[in-house]
Amino acid sequence: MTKDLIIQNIESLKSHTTINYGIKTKTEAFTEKLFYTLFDSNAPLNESIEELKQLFKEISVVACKKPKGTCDSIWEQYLEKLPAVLENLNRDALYILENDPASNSIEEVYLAYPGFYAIAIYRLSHELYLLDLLLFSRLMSEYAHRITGTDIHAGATIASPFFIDHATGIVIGETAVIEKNVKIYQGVTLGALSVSKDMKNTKRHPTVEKNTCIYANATILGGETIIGKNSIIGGNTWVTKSIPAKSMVTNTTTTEVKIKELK
Ligand SMILES: CC(=O)OC[C@H](N)C(=O)O
Repeated sequence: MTKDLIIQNIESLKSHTTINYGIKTKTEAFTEKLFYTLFDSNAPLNESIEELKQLFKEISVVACKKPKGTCDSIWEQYLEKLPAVLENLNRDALYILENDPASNSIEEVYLAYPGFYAIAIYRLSHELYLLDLLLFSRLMSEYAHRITGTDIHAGATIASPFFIDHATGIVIGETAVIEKNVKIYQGVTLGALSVSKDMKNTKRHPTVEKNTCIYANATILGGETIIGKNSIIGGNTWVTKSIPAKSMVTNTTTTEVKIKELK
């Protein structure tokens, strides 16, 4: 096959989409700039906000699926939400500091906690989701997923304060609801019990009520599953049914220890 023919084939196979990868790199730049603007004490707010506005407009031109012109004022709507988001994030950071014996200062939480980064980008992308900028919100949350290994869908509803420790391998689905004062550890899944396309727009992921702690690698599934308030879900548990308030759920699998015989 000649090079020209190969190019022709590739072109025809690509012709069913209009993907613009620029939107991905722009969203990544926007996310970094937004985090810096909100948390770095030296960030020049006025200038930074102007730069964010420019990037936001470039991204939303491509990401907006609404009729032409409807997305023009969306930046102003997003900007208005930022003080409240920041208030929630400051509460999250304090909660992390107060609950993690390994943390030494609030600066450490803002600068070095992947769980804090994941929650921050979730809260910032959730506002895009609520404004119906679905691709923009997905690109932002996937950026945080890539950096932290924590996959929080921008559609999830998560109250503040919320604490994720170690932030690796966590999955929180689109319709999950998490009330305030919840702590989760690495590997926790709040997922769907089964997956099929016709379940779009239905509640597929669990609700976790307030003051609950979910330890490492617990898997909690199903839209009707409610973890009652003040519960503790132990590590490596598998939960597909609702749990009453004040429950302690443990995995009773035992681990055998044998002493190796020397040969
Ligand atoms: C987190 C999870 O269960 O994902 C499964 C599927 N993507 C859904 O949203 O239902």
